[in-house]
Amino acid sequence: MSRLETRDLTIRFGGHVAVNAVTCSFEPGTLTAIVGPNGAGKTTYFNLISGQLKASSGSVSLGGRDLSGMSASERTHAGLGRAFQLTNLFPRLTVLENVRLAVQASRGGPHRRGLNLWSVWSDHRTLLQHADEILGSIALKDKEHELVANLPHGDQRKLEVALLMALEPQVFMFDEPTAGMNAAEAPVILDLIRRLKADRSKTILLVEHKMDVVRELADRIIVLHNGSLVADGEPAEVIASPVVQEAYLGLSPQDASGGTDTPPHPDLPPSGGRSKQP
Ligand SMILES: Nc1ncnc2c1ncn2[C@@H]1O[C@H](COP(=O)(O)OP(=O)(O)OP(=O)(O)O)[C@@H](O)[C@H]1O
Repeated sequence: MSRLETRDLTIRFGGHVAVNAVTCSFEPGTLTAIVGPNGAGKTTYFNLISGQLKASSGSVSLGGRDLSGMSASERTHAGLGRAFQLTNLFPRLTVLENVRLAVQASRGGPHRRGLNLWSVWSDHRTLLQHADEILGSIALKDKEHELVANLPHGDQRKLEVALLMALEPQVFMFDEPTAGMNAAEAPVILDLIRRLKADRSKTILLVEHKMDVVRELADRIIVLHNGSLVADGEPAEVIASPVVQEAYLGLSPQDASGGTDTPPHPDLPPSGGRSKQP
């Protein structure tokens, strides 16, 4: 089983320490929610794990293998899968073509085994079948022949998750997976995450502001504040902790029992559509 670990993971932007010596390990079969106020360092921590940002110091390892010197794409090959907000899609291809390419990328094409017409045909059929299954699970089967560029935003976000599933990573990283989705779209993504959770071999990390989602999905919560890990434990225990509610989540005790989002950061636009890329 492959444990994901960060040790003393740190990044400085000039004089600002955005992630400060975070040591934490994540076990397969566990969904860990990473929460904290706006600007706490959650996305930066994700970027350091997935390799979008290079750490100032510290390390990231998966199954004992040090990933610290690897690029983001090398980490993807090593088993880290991160859903990006629409940056991985090919807008001029159809939905099915996008998923088929992702399945193909994860399994390798016929060139791996030399050119043999039967194997090319059989590979093609298997790829399509698998792509079809994935599209079914994400409720996009009826749109498989549509160009991605023509899909509504919510469907594009679902497709992002489909591509991530096609890669079959050991670690799934979701950064606000339902941001910008409407009430009908969000449950499809949440249901998928629930199903991924049922596969006890997968490690899932979720950055999420919606506390009702965290409460329902998380096996464990870690809290970042000013780049440091300030709480780590069972959801009920962490959420109930007064110091976390008041100082770190900005919640009143009433919010903590009622499924309210954490308050938006004054620097952020009022709703969805934030770019999380470094
Ligand atoms: N590329 C960068 N250059 C300089 N500062 C950065 C950079 N990326 C992040 N920061 C700073 O690091 C801190 C942590 O930002 P980060 O986006 O990780 O917080 P967050 O917890 O994900 O916030 P939110 O909940 O608003 O998404 C912030 O002060 C942010 O301004």
